[in-house]
Amino acid sequence: MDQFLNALPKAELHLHLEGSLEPELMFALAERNGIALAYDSVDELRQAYDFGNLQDFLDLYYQGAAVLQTEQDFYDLTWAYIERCQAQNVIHIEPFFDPQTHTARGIAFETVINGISRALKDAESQHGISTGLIMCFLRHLSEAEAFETLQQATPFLDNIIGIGLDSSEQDNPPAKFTRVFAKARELGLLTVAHAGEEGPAQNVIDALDILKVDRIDHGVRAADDTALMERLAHENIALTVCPLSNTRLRVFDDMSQHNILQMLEQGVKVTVNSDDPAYFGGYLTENFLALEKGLGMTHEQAIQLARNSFQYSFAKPERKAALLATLDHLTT
Ligand SMILES: Nc1ncnc2[nH]cnc12
Ligand SMILES: [Zn+2]
Repeated sequence: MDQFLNALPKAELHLHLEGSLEPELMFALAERNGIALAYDSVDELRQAYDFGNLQDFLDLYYQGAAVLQTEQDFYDLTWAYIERCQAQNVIHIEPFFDPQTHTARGIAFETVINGISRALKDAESQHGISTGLIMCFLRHLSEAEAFETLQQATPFLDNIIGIGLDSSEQDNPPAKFTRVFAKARELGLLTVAHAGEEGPAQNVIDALDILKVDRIDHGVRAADDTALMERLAHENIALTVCPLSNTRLRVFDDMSQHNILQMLEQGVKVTVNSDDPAYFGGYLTENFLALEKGLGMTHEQAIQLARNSFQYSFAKPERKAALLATLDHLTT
């Protein structure tokens, strides 16, 4: 383990809580809740984590989430992730959750959000990790279903800083959710969207111009469009890039092909994130390590990536200043 990268203070801005469900916890929750899994052992399950594309992964990810039933399950899931953050000096997090994955199975919205929110509160009080929760809509579902989910969230708006858009990008362009994003912005929520992961650069443009998002999740396909790259750099639009996810889902054949450092050098405000660490082979430090190993990332580049994670977080100004100050001794 590279001590420098692990000790580097950093924020995580793109992490699906359901994607942090480790096989061991999945089996424990299945047993606690009397649920039969399609796999006999943790090893057998891990062996199934060999994905040809995003949809292959999503099929297993939604299946795995079925073990989450009670408020305590959602607490335990979130707390396990927070302990990883504590171990890797991740001091600010803005995790995603997918309520529709659970409400579609008959789990109450409040069960999900109460368990997650209690763990995030404990992260702040016990570990000093600042947090902001982002609620994602599943883009393979309808606009009407997204509106229904936003309605369910209204009593809990104090627990949510923003909304996002995830799941299958192919055939589900940003425009499908124009009105629900407008409504969320009216409610004072910040907005992000997965775009340009498997889908074209045009999805990044549409997420910015139609959904008016504050940040782009993934966005690596923006590199296909030179004008867009210039725009991202000049308008300080951050991308939450997920290196291990991109290689595991075959967006890039190999880490040596990944474009994150090229984008960094071109002035695009990229950040490093783990996306679904239980499925893709590592948390935040492992993603930084993969960039060092596969792309020769320097310490200066790592510090800049960590600085971007604080600068383009949704932390309040005072907290953001404190987060950025943790890097001061590394740059002087
Ligand atoms: N990488 C990803 N892309 C789209 N939807 C997701 N849900 C969880 N991980 C995702
Ligand atoms: Zn994601």
